[in-house]
Amino acid sequence: MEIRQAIHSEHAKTLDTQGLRDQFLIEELFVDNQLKLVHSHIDRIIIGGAQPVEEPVTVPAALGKQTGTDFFLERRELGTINIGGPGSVVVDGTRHDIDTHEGLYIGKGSRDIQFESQNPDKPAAFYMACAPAHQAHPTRKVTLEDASPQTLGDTANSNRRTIYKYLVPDVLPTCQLLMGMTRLEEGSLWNTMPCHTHERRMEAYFYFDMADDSLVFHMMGEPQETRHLVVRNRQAVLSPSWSLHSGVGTGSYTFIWAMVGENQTFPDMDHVAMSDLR
Ligand SMILES: O=C(O)C(=O)C[C@H](O)C(=O)CO
Ligand SMILES: [Zn+2]
Repeated sequence: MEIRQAIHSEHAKTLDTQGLRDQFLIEELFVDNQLKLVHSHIDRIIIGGAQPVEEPVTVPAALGKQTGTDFFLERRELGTINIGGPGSVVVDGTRHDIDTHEGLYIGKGSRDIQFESQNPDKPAAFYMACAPAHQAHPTRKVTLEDASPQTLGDTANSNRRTIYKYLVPDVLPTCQLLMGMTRLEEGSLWNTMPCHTHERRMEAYFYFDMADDSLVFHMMGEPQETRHLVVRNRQAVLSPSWSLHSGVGTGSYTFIWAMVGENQTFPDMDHVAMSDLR
């Protein structure tokens, strides 16, 4: 499991392109038949990917060593959304069939977790976010229909999009993890502009369903010290609570957001006026 240290905003503003990428960008999350995990000291979120092709991908018991527990989810909860073909997640012997764009919440205390694809020619790809947890909430599948949708923006501003909230208190209880997927309408390329920070939560954005030669300019930094990252298909960005997070694509894309921190109040955002951005 790769470890990323937390970073001060004063340090971040001194970094060059490579420095910013090393700190904030997660470039590779999906490798055939492997589990990839990146542990960030920013609110101890773990971002991961599992792409079972010919064989299942199992969460090894030994991962508990890295969290100082007997097993990985002894004191953690995990959310996953499948961005590939139809797949399944087997949690302590119970199989959950998870189709494309369906999600699964896996509660604290779950021991044996295995990711599978139903068809190796169209492998499942499970993007995941995992956070410390204090209470065991039930493991539950969440479909796109369950996820509470919110459509906002408009075509005149190239930002018409629908936010599907999979893991939010209105849908199911979690300890702190919030997770969802935002789909842009055809021709809309901007997400989350006007932008915001949220001092009380960090966030990770994961961009996917992008053409190979397409990219997203992901905006980050303090509102008066903006920087950008060039992000490609299936890459993720860590956004500390002091950083805005917003992006514009050169082509179509979808993204998954995940947040952890003080509260689970989705609208609790520190909105940044367009006139205040630098
Ligand atoms: O398109 C958007 O706007 C979003 O998806 C915003 C994220 O959900 C977010 O940043 C929540 O804090
Ligand atoms: Zn946000």
